[in-house]
Amino acid sequence: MQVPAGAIRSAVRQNTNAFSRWTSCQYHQQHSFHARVTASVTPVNKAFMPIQSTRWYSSHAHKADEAIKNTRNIGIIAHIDAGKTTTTERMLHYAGFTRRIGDVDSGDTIMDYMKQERERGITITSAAITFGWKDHRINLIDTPGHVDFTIEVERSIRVLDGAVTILDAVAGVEAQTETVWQQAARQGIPRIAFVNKMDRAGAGFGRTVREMRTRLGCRPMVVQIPLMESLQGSNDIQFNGVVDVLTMEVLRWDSDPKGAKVVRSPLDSNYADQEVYQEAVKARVALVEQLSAMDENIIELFLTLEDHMAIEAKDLQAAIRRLTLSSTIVPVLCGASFRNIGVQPLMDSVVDYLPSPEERPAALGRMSDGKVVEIGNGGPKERLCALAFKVVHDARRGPMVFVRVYAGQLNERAQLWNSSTHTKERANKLLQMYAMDVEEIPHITKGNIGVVLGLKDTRTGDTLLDGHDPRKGLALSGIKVPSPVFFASIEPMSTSDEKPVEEAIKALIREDPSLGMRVDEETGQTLLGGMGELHLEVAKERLVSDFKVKAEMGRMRISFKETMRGAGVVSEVPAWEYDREILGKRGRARVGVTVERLERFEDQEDERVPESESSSSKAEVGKKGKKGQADAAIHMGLEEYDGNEIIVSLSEQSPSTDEAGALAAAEKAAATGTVIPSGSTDLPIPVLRTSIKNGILSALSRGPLLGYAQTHLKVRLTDLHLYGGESTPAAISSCVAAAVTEAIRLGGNPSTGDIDNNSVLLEPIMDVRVEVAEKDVGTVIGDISGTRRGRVLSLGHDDDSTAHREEDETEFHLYAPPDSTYTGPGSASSSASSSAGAVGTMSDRRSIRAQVPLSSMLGYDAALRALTGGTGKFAMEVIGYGEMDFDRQRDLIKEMRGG
Ligand SMILES: Nc1nc2c(ncn2[C@@H]2O[C@H](COP(=O)(O)OP(=O)(O)OP(=O)(O)O)[C@@H](O)[C@H]2O)c(=O)[nH]1
Repeated sequence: MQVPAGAIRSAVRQNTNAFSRWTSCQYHQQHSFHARVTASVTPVNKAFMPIQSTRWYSSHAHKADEAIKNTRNIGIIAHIDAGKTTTTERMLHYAGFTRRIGDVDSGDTIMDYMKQERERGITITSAAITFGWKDHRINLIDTPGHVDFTIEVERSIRVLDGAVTILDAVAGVEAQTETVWQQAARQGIPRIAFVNKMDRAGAGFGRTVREMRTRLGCRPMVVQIPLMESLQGSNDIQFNGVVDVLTMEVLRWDSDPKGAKVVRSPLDSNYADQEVYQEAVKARVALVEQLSAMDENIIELFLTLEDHMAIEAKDLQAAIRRLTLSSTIVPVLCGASFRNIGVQPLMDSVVDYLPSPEERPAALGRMSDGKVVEIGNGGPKERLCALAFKVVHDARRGPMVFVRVYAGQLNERAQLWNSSTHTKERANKLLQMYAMDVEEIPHITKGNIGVVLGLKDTRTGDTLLDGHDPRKGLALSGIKVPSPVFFASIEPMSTSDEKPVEEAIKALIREDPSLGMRVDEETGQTLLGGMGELHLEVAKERLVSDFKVKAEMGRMRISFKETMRGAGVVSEVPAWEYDREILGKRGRARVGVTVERLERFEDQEDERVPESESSSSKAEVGKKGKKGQADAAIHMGLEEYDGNEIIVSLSEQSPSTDEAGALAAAEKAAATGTVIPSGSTDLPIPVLRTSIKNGILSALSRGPLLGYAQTHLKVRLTDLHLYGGESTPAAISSCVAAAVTEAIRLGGNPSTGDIDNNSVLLEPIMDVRVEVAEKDVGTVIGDISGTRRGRVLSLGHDDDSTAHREEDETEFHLYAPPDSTYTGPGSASSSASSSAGAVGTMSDRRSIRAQVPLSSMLGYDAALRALTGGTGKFAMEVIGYGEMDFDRQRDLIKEMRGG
């Protein structure tokens, strides 16, 4: 999503309550990098002109076979201010893609350059940039990290093959790091870690490694240790470089002001600083021990050589690669990007430890009959299959669709089939995005990422196939779109503005499907839904500034949901007769339905088929496990919509005329839960199915309490009787909608049919991670579980992760070097300022995890600051919907219904 600087500024200005302030600063984190990798088609600022011919495509076109093996699709995930931009600027510079290094603090990064471009309306925001490193093509994919923009995080993580996690050595593992880390972990993305800002007072490499173990739950493997040296003629200590534990070398950057030159020197027993040497030996021994416990090759080498120091670096590296690819370990490096220390080895590690697209499990796709298939394993003849992971509206070029190709090749001017929208498309032009350059390319090969111009209807999350592919319904497991948790009315300024406003909202939703639009039936107002206050503010700002429409936005409200009261309750309407005149024509139908309240706390991830489930064994696909169940479910006609399950299983066979045949068919249908339509109709089964589904969705779109969408319901068609030509699709839909509405009204208490008792409101529940000093734990927990109606799930501490401690004592021997820190000039003040932003002293930090209703989290930023003297931090994301208690529901209904 391209977000104008003005939009951010204005949104931040307008959001004056505390909750908004929190989202604003997080928003900045997400989009600053995003904008900083923005690229232009017409680079004018010579400072950022490429210093060499860095157009990867043209220089490597002849090496197509090598390309996939030498490709890395990676993202950088980090907490705000960890140094994502600073590190990226160096990567682009060292790769030869920018003439000089931009400085975040003096505001001359690529981002700032683009601001001028933006004003001239020719900006292209890049969701991925390509650069070369050591004969590898690195596609760096923007990974924003804010809860308001969940879909943005989801869409980027969906196409990553590996990730670099940047941690601030002073702050350690932070709340937002945990959130994004878990998102990557859920998708089985291999990760490496870079502990940045080692030059700062209070930096703790060893402490951060231990926190990775306890708070992120991974096995951090130290492959570098910081080189802390005394300043000449004093006892002060300074971060000067790193020690490579694999090669046993000292790496320094001080021979060149821009850090472009890495000077390596051997580290052996003759090294002047024996402390450094001794610690490096300890690190090497630990590394070999750790690897021996997990890798057969290393154990064999160790048994043969019987010396930790004798195993060659290349063997260790190969073992680390194997274990990283399987997400068994996380290699940890360190540096100070701002001081130009450590970035090149990090880039080497991307190549050395993170997977090429070929080394990832095959992506999974679903055929129209529900069968799950692997994509990309079919050899060179396999047809095109690509995922659109980002759509950017560009003023000059129209929609730019960022795609990742999973199979086959996407060619310029190719006819495409969008199997998600069932529309034909044409790829007019293909582009490769570089830091400050764009190259037109003839094709995007398998495993690669590029931009397609000319697509008219493609949205984020859609699957693109070859236009002649017979597999018309094949879709990659898409990007799960969360339902909006906030909404506000959008009022066009005049009637002539209505149409343009609607069109502009549709264009926005195409870019960002986590925005939603619906019309309130009672008021006729257009409601825009989004993931947070800032999300909606920015959307509104974009409507005005980018799409030039005239509209006002109303007050923002939390979007609740509705469902039947009582988990497991089943309500049945066995025969609902519909007989009405529609536009002078009689419409008739009769249906039977059941509605069951599902016993679940909606899991935002539940529709996704994880890539990790994609076994390398093809034989297993579709046979067992979740995928097998999914197959079976789809054959039964089950589909999921917004936390609901819908079962419309219609028999293809026409009703038997002889009695015995009809009885046998009915028995079989009953056993399989299939409905055989009775009566007569000319409508084909797919039309009947669609009409029924539309009826169910229409009933579920509006609940009986306050008109919120319904969720957690399983709706099943149990009977269908048709009256020839009078049973039109519209009549069938209306009949089904009325039957479902009635079943919900009756709920678990059909004798009363009392909606306010039979239905219940659900509210968004947040997964909240709070980080506080030990002394504040009691107060903060009391506040969460009392005032905020939250449920505390865990209280973490560096020392209390028993599960890991047990494993550390047996299988995985965690190694983390002791911490010494910069103590040179200015360190006292730096120390004070560094810990001001942190939470108490590093050793007494506690991390609280809780589930709290979103409505109780409004203004939490200010409240937490007040409770903790400004030191507490938190991050949160929506995890589902939970039932509201009876009193709150009554009060809310009273308020909303006007007393
Ligand atoms: N001392 C020191 N400061 C650093 C280092 N790396 C980054 N910084 C500073 O940390 C601050 C944040 O750096 P950014 O690169 O903007 O971090 P980011 O993660 O991109 O931050 P957002 O874009 O705000 O999310 C800036 O003031 C940088 O100059 C480092 O290695 N050492």
